[in-house]
Amino acid sequence: MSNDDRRDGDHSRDGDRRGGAGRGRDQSGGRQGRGSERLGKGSHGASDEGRDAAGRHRGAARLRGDASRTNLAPSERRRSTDPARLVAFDVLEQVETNDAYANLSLPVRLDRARLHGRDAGFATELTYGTLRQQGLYDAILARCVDRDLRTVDPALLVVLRLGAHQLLGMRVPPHAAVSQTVALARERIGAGPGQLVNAVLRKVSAKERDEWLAELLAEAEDDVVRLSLEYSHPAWIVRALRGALIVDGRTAAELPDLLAADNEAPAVTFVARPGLLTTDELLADVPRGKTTRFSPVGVTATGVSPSDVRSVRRGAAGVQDEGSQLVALALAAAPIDGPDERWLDMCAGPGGKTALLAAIAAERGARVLANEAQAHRTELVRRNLSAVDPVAIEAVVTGDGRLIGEDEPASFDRILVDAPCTGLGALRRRPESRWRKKVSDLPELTALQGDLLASALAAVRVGGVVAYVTCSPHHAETRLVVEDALRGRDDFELMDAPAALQRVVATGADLELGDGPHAQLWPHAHGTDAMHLTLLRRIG
Ligand SMILES: C[S@@+](CC[C@H](N)C(=O)[O-])C[C@H]1O[C@@H](n2cnc3c(N)ncnc32)[C@H](O)[C@@H]1O
Repeated sequence: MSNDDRRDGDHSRDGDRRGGAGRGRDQSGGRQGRGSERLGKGSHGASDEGRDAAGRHRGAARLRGDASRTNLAPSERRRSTDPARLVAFDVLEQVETNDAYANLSLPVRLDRARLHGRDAGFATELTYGTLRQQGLYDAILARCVDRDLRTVDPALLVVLRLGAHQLLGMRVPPHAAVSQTVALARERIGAGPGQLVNAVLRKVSAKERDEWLAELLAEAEDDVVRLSLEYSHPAWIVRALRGALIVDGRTAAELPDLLAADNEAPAVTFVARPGLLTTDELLADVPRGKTTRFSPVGVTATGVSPSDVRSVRRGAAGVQDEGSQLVALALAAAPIDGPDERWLDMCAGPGGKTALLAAIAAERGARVLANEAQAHRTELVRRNLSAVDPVAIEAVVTGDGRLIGEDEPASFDRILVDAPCTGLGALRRRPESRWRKKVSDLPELTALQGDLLASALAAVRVGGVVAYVTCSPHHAETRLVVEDALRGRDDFELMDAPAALQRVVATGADLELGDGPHAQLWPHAHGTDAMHLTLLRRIG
């Protein structure tokens, strides 16, 4: 199953268990008072009054410079945990225990807590930063907790990771990081673990991140473990990415840059759907937008919410990684013999590439059939197509792509198989996925990928073209799937995918891809997700 859009259906459960943010605060008012008493002077009760330039939460009194002056005894002061930390905790706890997706859950909770600007930025960094660095933080926490981390209550572990990130990954002063995290534990878990959180975080704060890292690296048995600690990736992913670089004709020396790129927050990239919007119009519509380096229809920006972009709201533009734009453009531009009328998007949900293809199809008089296995994702495809001329859309259907080859043999001129995959090429966008994916997921995925590609090879007519695409560079999901599908066949030829991509890039840009026929984009080299593209033309 694809990992990129499981719906975050946790809200009612969450509400039942501990109430919404407001209810939680009311219910725990007494506990909060005791917390502030015990924590004493070093802590400051955060409110939603303000945050300083470093992202630290500041009450109005502190912003005025007279924070410590109050007539109330400590036991009478009402502590309330910083709402940004509560949001980060709630998201991470749902990711940990309920398989929620941070990129779906976070915006909902930010909205619900009415966090904007710096507070929203702080909550976002807390959430994504903690998730990305989880492997390193767990290795450090394992040295500070006197029992196996696997036996620690998941909510408590989330609290400890959040504290570790504030101490080691953000510029939050240690006293604030510790006291706020203790207060968070009290509010969300109860009074019990406060002392433990306090004691563990004080141990964590005794060393800087680099000191911890040096200590851990000194005991690491090999380079893979070292890189996995330093860049906080599971060891199997480090190995897989190293293998993928080498298979692509690159060198293992690039691996640290690739892993580092996974830990950077990517800018938002928008696509101007051809015929609906020009790139210049999109540029004018996206605050502080810049044209993308390679895609001729892309605009990128940081700190912009897609819902604030008018052309996104009306469907003429969408949010789409530049690599995804390029592979769809390459399929649409690949030379074919004969008619060019019927296109198939076999694994369409949520429909980013379908919308780009359909917009191009509308300009060319072609029609797209969009197929998706999961009904709720088929609905997302429909929404993505809302602005495209309906004449260019044959149908949007829910079905198993593996059956299309048998149902409609030799019927399509162009086919996109954007196969479900491990998503190892998009780790920077889905910070939890590196911890969730397992090497044991591969056999089932590669079998499905092979079946989908076989179906596409049956569904394309002679002279037509199939694009096999993954947002993973893993050798087993890319070249090996294609090799297996073509074994013993002479009715297909591999087209030069690097050349096909180079033909569609913006004027003057050079992708500098290796030799074909396969093409692999890389976050550290191209600033895109690690999209893989193989183009197969039916010749017999
Ligand atoms: C990588 S995503 C496609 C992304 C999409 N092309 C886009 O650009 O928005 C793969 C999709 O394949 C779907 N899928 C999984 N198994 C399938 C099957 N047997 N037939 C058709 N679609 C399938 C998944 O539900 C998922 O939506």
